[in-house]
Amino acid sequence: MNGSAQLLEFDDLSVTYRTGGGDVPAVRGVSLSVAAGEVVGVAGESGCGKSTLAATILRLQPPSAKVTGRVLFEGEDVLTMKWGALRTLRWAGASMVFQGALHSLNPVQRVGAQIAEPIRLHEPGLSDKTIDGRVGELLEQVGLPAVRARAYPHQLSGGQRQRVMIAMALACRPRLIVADEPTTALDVMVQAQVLNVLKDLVSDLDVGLLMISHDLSVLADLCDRIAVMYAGRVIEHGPADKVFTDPLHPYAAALAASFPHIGDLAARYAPSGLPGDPPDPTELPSGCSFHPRCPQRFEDCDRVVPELRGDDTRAAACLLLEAP
Ligand SMILES: Nc1ncnc2c1ncn2[C@@H]1O[C@H](COP(=O)(O)OP(=O)(O)OP(=O)(O)O)[C@@H](O)[C@H]1O
Repeated sequence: MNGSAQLLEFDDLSVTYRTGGGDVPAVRGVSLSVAAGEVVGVAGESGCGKSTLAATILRLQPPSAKVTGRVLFEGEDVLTMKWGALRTLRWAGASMVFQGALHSLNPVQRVGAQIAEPIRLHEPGLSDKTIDGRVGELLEQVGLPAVRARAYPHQLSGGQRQRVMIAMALACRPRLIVADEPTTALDVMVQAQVLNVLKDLVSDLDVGLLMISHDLSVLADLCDRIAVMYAGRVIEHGPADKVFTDPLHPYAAALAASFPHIGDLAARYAPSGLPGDPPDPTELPSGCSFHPRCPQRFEDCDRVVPELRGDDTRAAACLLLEAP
């Protein structure tokens, strides 16, 4: 998915953690892009490499991670960027919203002061009054009254805290927001409210959003395009509605069936689960990594690694799609 006007591009990115127990290949040859103002989702079960992929955007991977390939932000490789450029990229170019705002916010500082911090850092010339005004606007943008700036994190609900995290991510007017499971810790109603805030913001402010979630139905609602990861690789990508309602890869199909659409009540109460567990990255199955769990596997699947075949619009990596 390479193009010239991309905001973000992962180009054949691989990340391997070096540990005492051996190498852990967390991300394997991922190529994926986000255009300006576009909303792209990355789906997959726990351990498939989603957070590792996201961390590389701001070069937040730990020193034990060996990274190959490129992560281009507006054409410049984040992995080789000088420190000054990286500091500008963080917050002002791209910013992150993580899950579990309670742990990310400082419990003894008012939330307004925390939202103001990146603004002070990136625009040191601004007066306190201007910054306070900006903080109030940011809170209102995420649906909180400006006076909540004076609250401490424990005085806010989980959903309100997550909105504060989104306000903070917007503080320096980034072109890209990376949201890693931003609603996972919230109950379903609050989850829907926070997702609506995100949805409105990306269309109003025209920022790009890379949204990471294990729940394909959440991504289907929010995203233009979705990439599905399994064992560190992208195994399918395409328009969000197509990947969710008409998946090509048996894993994407199983994932879609595990998270039926919120309106599909019958399926919601009887979701067809995905049997088995994702593989240990240190002991990946031969051939297609998904073959031991795949209901449609055939004799070639345990010896041939399927390539991602298709085009920029739609592609999948499955031998079924290669069969004559
Ligand atoms: N610092 C690390 N050192 C060694 N292995 C790691 C490290 N961080 C992650 N891993 C391993 O890399 C693989 C990918 O992890 P990652 O957190 O990127 O997946 P994920 O899809 O985001 O999962 P989750 O949704 O549970 O966070 C996993 O097998 C994980 O155990």
